[in-house]
Amino acid sequence: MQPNEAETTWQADQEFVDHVYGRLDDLRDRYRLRLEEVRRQGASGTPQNRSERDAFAVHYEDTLARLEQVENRLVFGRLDLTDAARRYIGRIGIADEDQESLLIDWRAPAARPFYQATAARRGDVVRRRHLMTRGRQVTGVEDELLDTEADVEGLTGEGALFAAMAAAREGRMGDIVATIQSEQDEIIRADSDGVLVVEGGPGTGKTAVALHRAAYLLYTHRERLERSGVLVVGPSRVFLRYIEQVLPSLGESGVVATTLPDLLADVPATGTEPEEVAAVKGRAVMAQVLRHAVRGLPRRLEEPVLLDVDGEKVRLEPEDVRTAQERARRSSRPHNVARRTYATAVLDALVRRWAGEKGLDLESEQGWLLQSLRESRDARREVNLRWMPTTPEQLLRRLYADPAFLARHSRGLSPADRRLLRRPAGAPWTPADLPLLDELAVLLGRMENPEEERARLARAAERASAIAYAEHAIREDGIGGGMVDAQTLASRFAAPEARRSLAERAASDREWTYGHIVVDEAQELSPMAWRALLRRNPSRSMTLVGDLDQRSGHQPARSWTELLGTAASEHVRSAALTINYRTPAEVMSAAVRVLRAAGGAQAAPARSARSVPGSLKVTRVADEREVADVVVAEHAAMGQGRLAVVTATGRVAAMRELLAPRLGAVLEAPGGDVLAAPVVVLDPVTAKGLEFDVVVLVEPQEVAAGGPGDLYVAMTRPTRLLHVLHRGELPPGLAD
Ligand SMILES: Nc1ncnc2c1ncn2[C@@H]1O[C@H](COP(=O)(O)OP(=O)(O)OP(=O)(O)O)[C@@H](O)[C@H]1O
Repeated sequence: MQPNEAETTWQADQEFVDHVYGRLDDLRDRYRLRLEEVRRQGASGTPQNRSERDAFAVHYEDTLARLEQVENRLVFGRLDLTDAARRYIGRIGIADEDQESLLIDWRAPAARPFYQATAARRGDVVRRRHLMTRGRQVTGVEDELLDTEADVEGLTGEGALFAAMAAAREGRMGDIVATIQSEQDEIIRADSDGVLVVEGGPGTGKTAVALHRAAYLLYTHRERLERSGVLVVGPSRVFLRYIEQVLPSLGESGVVATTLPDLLADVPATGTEPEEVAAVKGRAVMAQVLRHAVRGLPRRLEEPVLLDVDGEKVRLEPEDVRTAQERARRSSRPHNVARRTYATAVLDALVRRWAGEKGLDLESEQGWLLQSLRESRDARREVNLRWMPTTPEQLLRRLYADPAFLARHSRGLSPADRRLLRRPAGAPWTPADLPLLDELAVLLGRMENPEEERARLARAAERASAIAYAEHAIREDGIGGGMVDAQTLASRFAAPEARRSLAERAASDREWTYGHIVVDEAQELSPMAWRALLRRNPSRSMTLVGDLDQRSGHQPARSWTELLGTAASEHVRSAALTINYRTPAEVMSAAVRVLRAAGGAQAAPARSARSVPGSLKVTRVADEREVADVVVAEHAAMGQGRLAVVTATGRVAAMRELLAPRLGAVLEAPGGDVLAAPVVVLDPVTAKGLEFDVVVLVEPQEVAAGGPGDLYVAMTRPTRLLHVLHRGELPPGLAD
């Protein structure tokens, strides 16, 4: 598309931009004032007044934060329409004093042609203008005229897009709101029902699209999602920090972001294990194994036993236990909760028999009979033994450590699978254990926990004493002046719910169910992990983005159904992204050759949006000194930007030591923030999802030891240059 030569100035745009920023400043001032006012009123008034004020304060704080975060590139687009009207498109919607729309939110239906209009499907748009700004100044514009019949296949806003692609990376992901491409826009605005799996090769914008979709859904379904929350699940804490600025820059700050282990874990998962073991633990059949193990927990009574109750003998029959267990099972409650039903039923049977044998009137005597049974150690032990409460940790440890117990419950697992699961009882938990513990938590339910009960009573007592203290203060010291009652005064000591945002409340509740869940790097999920996520999303509204070719390990999944389990197929629809905005074509084609030689490349690989001549270098090095020489030289040549040395996990520490004397402060400090330093050393798993201007890949064959997906990830991280260094053999596909 040709730029419009006639329009070379952007005076009118600058005036508009000034006007909108002025209005933004006004709005900020207004909210600041309101917030100050509410805070000044403090905690006086009735509890209702007070919680209303808290709610307002949270609302003002959120709105103010939102208005502060959209400063940068607030306005980035303009649509000129056939009726000579203009629409300016920006990060958020802004209206003037009379509530007339000034700036259109990029997510609003009226903004859609900015991303979708082409000459062939232009609707009422004649011109699309991209505005480049620095601070509050317009520094350039790029026009696309849609009133010609020109062929318009391809990218929109190429100038702005190529500038974004070529810009030096800053270690944090930015938003793409000004240059979203049409295939991305379709996915961002797709219907929120069901599970949408977005598949795409490296650099196709899967992460970017997933985050913009979260912002879009929050905008479109604000009421529902602000009550239930949106969860973003990422592959690592480093990755979450990498993306943490994207949603706030889109005016959305109330999203919970976490890794899967952090979402599921009550226990730390510090253990490691061979890939085959984790694979067995992740299989859908484990859900049956766990269910079976829980159902098998209650024990039968084989023979009648005589219980000593207050010096008398009371008979417990196998039938009493069996019937009580049956009743508890029929309640369909979790094991630990159903236990109470069972215990009540057994005691009931015992009381009846005892009363019958003694010839007592059941109705009038059952109170003390029951009490005596409860106090009898014998009765307590026999009753409890047949239905022991248990924790997820206890049960899973037993499954792993007791081969006979596992064998009893493991239909669907082969003897070899069972051997893989074996391990000593004291071994630390691994990430693959967490979905199993999570599943067990549901099957077992909460234990009757005397400690929790004590804590609850302590809290109640604390509150009662706070109220008593407040009453005393009001009476003796004359505070309050009729303005405040004891309850309200006491509430000042507590943290009322209204003061916490929904995101804070959701993040602190492991069982919170979210209105929408976004999963990035979803190719790393297992069927058991998938089940854990579904439990947190009863409305079945999810976006999964991933690339099966980037999966770690040697057990490739050929389809999403295979990856998530057949149960997933009924919920899932899919979409694809096809253009790689990160990796130069030269690097991408080498990466695909290597992947194909290793048996990968399930989907048609993504097409690179740009070619960068000289972006792939392969150098044979003689020793480590030469490795350091190359890294130092590439860093010096890079200018602005960031460089990653990617090497096998076992080599990371040694590589940092090798480079430290040569690079000094530009090298990330050990244990430091890998996103902050200009030069970092990473293993391929940590590199997942990240990107760098330059990547120096050391010994690719070793990197491939973790699976072909790891090498593919490592090769596709750079935006400008991939420099491969090797002493050993090169992998097939790269050697040519
Ligand atoms: N429409 C766009 N305009 C500008 N930049 C874009 C666009 N789409 C993607 N990008 C950029 O391309 C890069 C890759 O995007 P992103 O990380 O979302 O890809 P991905 O598919 O998740 O990659 P991978 O699977 O390799 O981790 C990012 O720098 C992103 O900002």
